[in-house]
Amino acid sequence: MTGRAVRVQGLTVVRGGRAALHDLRFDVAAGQVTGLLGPSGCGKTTLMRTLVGVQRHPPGSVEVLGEPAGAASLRRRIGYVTQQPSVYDDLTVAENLRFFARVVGVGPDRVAACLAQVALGDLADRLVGRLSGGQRSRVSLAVALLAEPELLVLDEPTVGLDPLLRRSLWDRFHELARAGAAVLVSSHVMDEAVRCDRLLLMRQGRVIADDTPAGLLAATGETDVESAFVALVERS
Ligand SMILES: Nc1ncnc2c1ncn2[C@@H]1O[C@H](COP(=O)(O)OP(=O)(O)OP(=O)(O)O)[C@@H](O)[C@H]1O
Repeated sequence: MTGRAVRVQGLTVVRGGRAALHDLRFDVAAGQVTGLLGPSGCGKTTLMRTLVGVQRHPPGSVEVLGEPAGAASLRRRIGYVTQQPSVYDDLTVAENLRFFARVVGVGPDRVAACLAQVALGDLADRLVGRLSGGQRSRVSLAVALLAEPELLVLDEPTVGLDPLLRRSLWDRFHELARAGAAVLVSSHVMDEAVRCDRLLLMRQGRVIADDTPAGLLAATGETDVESAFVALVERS
């Protein structure tokens, strides 16, 4: 661990007239993979949007890499992969990467490196419109890696992937964390918890646990994270 990447203090966000996040308080460490886990609609995407600066929030409630969330200087320091891949269907994989490399101001050498990181080198010349959903998501991930972000925010990056690919992506996340990045990965699949260094469990806009996987199981006396989640909800 190499310090704190995110500090959230008293974060409440209202969406559609209802509080989507309630008075959240937690830190995210650099050099770790933090899992943001919780059922659909619990606020994971809203929280991620806030961290990357596209969601209105109370001033002073979120600090990212030492700056207020949304500061212009953070743009190149954060990689964000949404659930909907934001790449061009009518360009090849490599053309997309070369385009975004120019946008973020990095050299073409980063293109091959990022494609290799997400195991897409073999598909470099394929049109993105002809890829599967999982492959397209990996193109988005490669784009997010171009500028070597210090904070990588990934919204459900492993949904629908085959188990081997999912495992290799988790290995990549850990490699990035070992290199010093803070990696925040959301999932509604509790099984993914064991792959994280640290967990933030969310329910109904609140963080109900902030612990290591082992610490969470010890605190609840359960043997798996899904049962621990249920135990926490029943206790509260
Ligand atoms: N554009 C929007 N306008 C109004 N309310 C919204 C909007 N987007 C999300 N919400 C509400 O905010 C709450 C949190 O939604 P959010 O998308 O953050 O959840 P999530 O945990 O990411 O869900 P999922 O796992 O399904 O993506 C939900 O109650 C949702 O209905």
